Amino acid sequence: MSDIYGVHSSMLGARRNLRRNSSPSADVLRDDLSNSSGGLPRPLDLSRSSKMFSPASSILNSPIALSPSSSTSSIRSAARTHQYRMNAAQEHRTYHDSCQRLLTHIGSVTTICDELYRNNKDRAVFYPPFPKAQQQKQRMTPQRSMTTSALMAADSSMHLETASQPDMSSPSSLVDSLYNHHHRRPSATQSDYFGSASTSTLVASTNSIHSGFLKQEFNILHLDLKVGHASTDLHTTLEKTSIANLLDEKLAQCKRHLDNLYNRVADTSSKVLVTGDLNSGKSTFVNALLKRELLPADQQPCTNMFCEVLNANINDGLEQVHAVPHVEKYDRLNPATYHIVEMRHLDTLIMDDLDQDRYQMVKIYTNDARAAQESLLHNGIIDIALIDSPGLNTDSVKTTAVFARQEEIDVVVFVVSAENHFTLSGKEFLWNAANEKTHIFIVVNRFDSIRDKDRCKRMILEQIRQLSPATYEDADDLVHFVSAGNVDLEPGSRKLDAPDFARLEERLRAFVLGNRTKSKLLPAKNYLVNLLLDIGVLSEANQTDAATKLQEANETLERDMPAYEQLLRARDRMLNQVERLAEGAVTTIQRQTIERLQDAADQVQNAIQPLEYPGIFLIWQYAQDLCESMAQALVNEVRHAEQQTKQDTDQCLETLHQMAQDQLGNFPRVANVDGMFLRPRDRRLMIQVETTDFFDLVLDEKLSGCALSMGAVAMVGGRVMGFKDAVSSLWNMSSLLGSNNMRRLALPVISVVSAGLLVYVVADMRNAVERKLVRKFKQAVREAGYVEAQGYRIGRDARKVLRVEGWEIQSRLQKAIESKEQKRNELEVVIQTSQESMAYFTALLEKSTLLLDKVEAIHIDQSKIEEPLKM
Ligand SMILES: Nc1nc2c(ncn2[C@@H]2O[C@H](COP(=O)(O)OP(=O)(O)OP(=O)(O)O)[C@@H](O)[C@H]2O)c(=O)[nH]1
Repeated sequence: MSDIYGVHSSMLGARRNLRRNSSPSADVLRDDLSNSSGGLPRPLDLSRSSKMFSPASSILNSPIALSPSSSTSSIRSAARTHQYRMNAAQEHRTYHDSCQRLLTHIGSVTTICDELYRNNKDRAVFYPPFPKAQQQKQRMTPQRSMTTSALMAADSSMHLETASQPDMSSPSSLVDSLYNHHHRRPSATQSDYFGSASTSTLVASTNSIHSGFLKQEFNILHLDLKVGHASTDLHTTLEKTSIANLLDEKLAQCKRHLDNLYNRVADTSSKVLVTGDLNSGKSTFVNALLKRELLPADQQPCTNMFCEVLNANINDGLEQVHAVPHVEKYDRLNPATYHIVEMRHLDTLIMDDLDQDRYQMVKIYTNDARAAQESLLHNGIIDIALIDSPGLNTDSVKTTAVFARQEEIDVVVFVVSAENHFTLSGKEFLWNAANEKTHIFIVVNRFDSIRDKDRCKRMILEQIRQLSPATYEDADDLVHFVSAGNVDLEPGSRKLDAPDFARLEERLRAFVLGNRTKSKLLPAKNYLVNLLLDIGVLSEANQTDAATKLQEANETLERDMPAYEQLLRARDRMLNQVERLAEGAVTTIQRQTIERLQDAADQVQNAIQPLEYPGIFLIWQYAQDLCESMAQALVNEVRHAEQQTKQDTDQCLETLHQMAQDQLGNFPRVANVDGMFLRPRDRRLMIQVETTDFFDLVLDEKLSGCALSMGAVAMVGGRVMGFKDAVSSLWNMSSLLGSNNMRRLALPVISVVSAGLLVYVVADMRNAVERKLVRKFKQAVREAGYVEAQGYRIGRDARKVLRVEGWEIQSRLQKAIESKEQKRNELEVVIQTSQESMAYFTALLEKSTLLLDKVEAIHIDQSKIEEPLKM
């Protein structure tokens, strides 16, 4: 089984087991020990080695472990130290590699977040209210599984995890792939991978992966949707834009957090706090670690402030002591925040401050000339700062406990004197610290002054068991019985206690690294895993959403298109029809009105029949009445024509409306005939009565004179003998009388004729005025073009009303077309955005899935991981 970094995973997997429970392979040991220890009497007894380095109980119970002077024991110790050194070196490499990978991936995830942020700004990202429901609906297509498979295959790093890689040919979806991908991890590796104290979030992530993204809620991208979160119609209760804004904020928050994580992972510094009882040998221990007489050690309590020892590299290579009055204000680049003290005056500074209490902390920048793998302060991977603290007493215990809880403190080393065991203050500190840091590195110092070492070990381990059970569990790695005072600070020398101390150093280095992993790498990895899972869920939900929208839009477009095209065709046809119908109706109305009025005008004499003749003396008034009556008769006819037009127009409107409704659906009729012909118009045609209207002489001048005479004679004679007889008498008389006689008779005859004519005229005046006025009226009608004018007027009014409805129909048709066009445009926009969205989220899903696998492939050893991590 190959491992992700090219290191055989069985070796990595077994590494910790080897470290804890077994010895390295006999061959390796044989080679190594023959080199380092100048040859060994016999190979290591592997059958017993598994018990040898088991937890504290083995130390307490094993007879081998209890025989300190045996050569076998020292061989085993050397072998373990050697193995530990190899492991530590491997761990350093792994840590370094993990750091680099994580930094790269944090960068990639930040880019994804940036893209998502921009995308969300352009068009609101769909935020699934119930990812689970979304995901249940979503069964990913084999095509995408294949795509991912292809991508995974293309990624060279993927082949390194063949054991845990899913069979990409069989699962029907990426969800299944991910499920298998994680499900098929060997159980031992899995528990190992997530650690005994693995974080709840990571477990949650794993569960969510196991159920294939089927999560109730997001881990990181969870939005605080106070309204409608429990409602299925979330998007109706919360504006889409509000959700987009919330997601914006969340993404911005993510980017800030990713920046922090980047800085934390990139930051190579780590802090180790050394604390313990008064005079337990803390300063001596720090000096022993540094292989340098740096801090003052004395029988009397001498350390009254925190002394932080850092590598001079980070102070431009200068060995300096910075006495800091206020820790929170300290800035190495701002000399105003500290006092520089010469290194040779360090002892005096620390001793003097015992009484003066001027400084809260001393920062000591020192050079470490040893090789990287020997140096604790600067080993090429991380820069460790050692902080020597004041001895614990009732005053300092709380301050130190607070200090120890700080996030930047990766490891707490508790130094206890083998002579004094744990004091009350020491116990109180450990109890306090146990809340935050379950594993404490315990140095039982001054072991050289103990005679019954086994008893001492047993007693102190028993105390540790009660004070810090987790530490006790790992006592082999975390509890060390040493004599720091016996470590020779001269390079190259090797005192009696040196092997134990070397072992302690190795364990401490590994423990620091392990805790660095906990404080820096694991949160970063977990965060990336959870964020990528969320991005996966979001991408899938958006993919589904976009696909649904695309399908719906296409279907709607397909459904609406024929109706739209039909409406386009119908528009011109219908407008033509409306025009034709209306014009037809108007023409008919005009024609009928003219015919009707013409008839009325022709028959206007009928209007005078009902009038009663008042006699010759009132004949003027009678003539007036005749005019009035004829005019009124015509006006009445006009009114009737208007009335008829209203009815015809209404009927035509109804036809038009019905026709439009067939196409456009129901809508109210806007044109109303009630408003027609309301405005008073001068429809009355009046003629003036004149004197001549009373005389209707139909003959010319001669004939009229003759007629008059004849009339008079006829009247007189006619009265006497009848008209015929009178005329013949007159003839006979003129023949008999001759011309002279006739001349004499002329005057009286003329007089008689005139009188007769006058009588006739007076008697015929009624008829004359009637005939005359009728003729005159008809002539006036003709001359005024009254009939046509009224016909056109009435037709015009009808056209106006019909046009109103026509315009309404036209505008409704236009609106219907525009609305359909707008809908079509909207649908086209939806189709385009959905296609873009699908493409974007498909790519994002592939990218995030690929990245997720890469992040998951980063190996982080959690064997010493302590408390659950807060995301
Ligand atoms: N025998 C023996 N004495 C030691 C050992 N380590 C330290 N001492 C002595 O213990 C005394 C106290 O040592 P320090 O290193 O000052 O102790 P400390 O815990 O730093 O003291 P304070 O900071 O004052 O609490 C000194 O006299 C050291 O010489 C050891 O391993 N064996």
